[in-house]
Amino acid sequence: MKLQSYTITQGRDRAPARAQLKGIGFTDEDLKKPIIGIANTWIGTMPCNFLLRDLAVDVARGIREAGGTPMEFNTIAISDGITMGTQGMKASLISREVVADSIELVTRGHMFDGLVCLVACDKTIPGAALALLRLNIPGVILYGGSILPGQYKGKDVTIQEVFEAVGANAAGKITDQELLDIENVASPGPGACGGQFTANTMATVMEIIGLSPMNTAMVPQVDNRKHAVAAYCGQVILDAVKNNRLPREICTRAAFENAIASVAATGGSTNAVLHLLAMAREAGVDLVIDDFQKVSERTPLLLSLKPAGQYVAADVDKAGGIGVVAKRLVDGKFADPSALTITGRTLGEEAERSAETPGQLVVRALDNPIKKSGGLVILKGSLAPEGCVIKVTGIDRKLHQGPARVFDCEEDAMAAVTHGKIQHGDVLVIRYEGPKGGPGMREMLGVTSAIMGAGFGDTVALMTDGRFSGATRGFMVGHVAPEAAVGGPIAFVEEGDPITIDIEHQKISLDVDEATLAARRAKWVAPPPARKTGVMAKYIKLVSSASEGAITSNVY
Ligand SMILES: CC(C)(O)[C@@H](O)C(=O)O
Repeated sequence: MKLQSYTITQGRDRAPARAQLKGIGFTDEDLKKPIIGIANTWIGTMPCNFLLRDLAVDVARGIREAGGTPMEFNTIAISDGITMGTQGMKASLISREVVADSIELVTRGHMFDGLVCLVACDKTIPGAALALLRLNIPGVILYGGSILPGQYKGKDVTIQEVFEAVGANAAGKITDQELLDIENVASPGPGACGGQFTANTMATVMEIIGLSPMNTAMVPQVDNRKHAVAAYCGQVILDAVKNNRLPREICTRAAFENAIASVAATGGSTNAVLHLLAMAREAGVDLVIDDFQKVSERTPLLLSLKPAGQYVAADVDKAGGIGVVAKRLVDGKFADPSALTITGRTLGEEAERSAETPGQLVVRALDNPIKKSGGLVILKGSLAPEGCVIKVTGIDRKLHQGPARVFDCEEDAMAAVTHGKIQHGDVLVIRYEGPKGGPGMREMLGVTSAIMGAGFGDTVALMTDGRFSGATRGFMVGHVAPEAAVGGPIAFVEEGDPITIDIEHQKISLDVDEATLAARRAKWVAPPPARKTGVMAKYIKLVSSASEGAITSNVY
């Protein structure tokens, strides 16, 4: 096997490179083997990625045992949970690009033969996938695993309950002590947020699309089995390198549709729309936002996971893992079983090998779905000509008509909700929070939770050119495109304008006559960029529309 790493490790001219590598303990024998980069998103600022340093040791052991040479390097992570509701959240989506770019750069520089990407918090997962698809060298995504749920008054709680408790406290429904009690128990240790929020949604996606070995992701981060899972990923990558199994062969159109089906069936995060569109762009697969509507419509909702349901990732693990979801999708013909995965087995074969725990209640039988169609609906119309997304899991309303309450940033909307300034029936419009406008499409979990916590969940709607957390629930429409900062129709909404959001007909409209709108459009002036230097300025310049996945890499 002629290895790409030989360019850097073999022959006379590479003596200086070998000298340096020998200085850190590598031997001639090591350098003849496939060199596998371990891209680690460990960071000591959040629970999600906290134990990844330990897991990297197991991955390295697995790589050595399988006949390879591991080389570990770091990249970054930004916590959504910790930055939520602040200006810090603007760094979150931008970090996806930095994770992808940094993995790409180290791998191109050091010419690894394969990669294991150790990920956990939301953006690190698609960030790693974008890098693998760009590089198109064998690669495994290893999800560090979810947190265990906390316990409050005999019930499982996650970070979602803390966010909603803030809203309930602001509305005078719970005391400061109760809020503190929930805060103190919600995160009982390391691991990514527990519900089918963005991290667990994207971890599900990675198994179904085939970049993570089946039944590795849902093992919780603190579970001892995770060490064996990590070592196993070392074996998988060596096998993938030997067989030259490439990300773009795995991530085909069929695999993307399978992944969308898994998001629909599990009630996953709306962020999956953004990340899968971005991944498809890197994979050269022609996937458009309407494909999410088609796949979600034909896929049943089979799992009752938080935020709208009752279970968490640790329960999916106990039920048998994502392999059980794969089994349902394949059995019901909602997924293509012939799609290849990183192990060399097809999705159908992986589903077949998965052991469902007898009597488990988490993944419903095909004849007993929660809903006949999946969790995501794509809306289009005069307010969002390029589309926008709503998660319908757990909402019963199909139509909302109401007056616009317009906010030019998240903070203003939050203040209105927490100071009793919204009315039943309102449509909160939060704009200039899009990819370019924010920049960085902040997640609005603070506001959406405050709405739920204050008891407006059944009566108000919200729409934004920003994003939502996977923990957001309620009548919340995100990713409205084109965004306000580029002069999308959302920029022309005025206080009190009637808005219609019609889920059944997948429509979102601003019910104002064309002449009035034309006059508003004519006097609209684009706001100056929020940042003129640094990473955010570069991002503002390069980032594409949310309907294209908000990517920065296809600049030519
Ligand atoms: C739950 C969090 C922190 O909001 C985030 O992880 C997400 O799901 O988007």
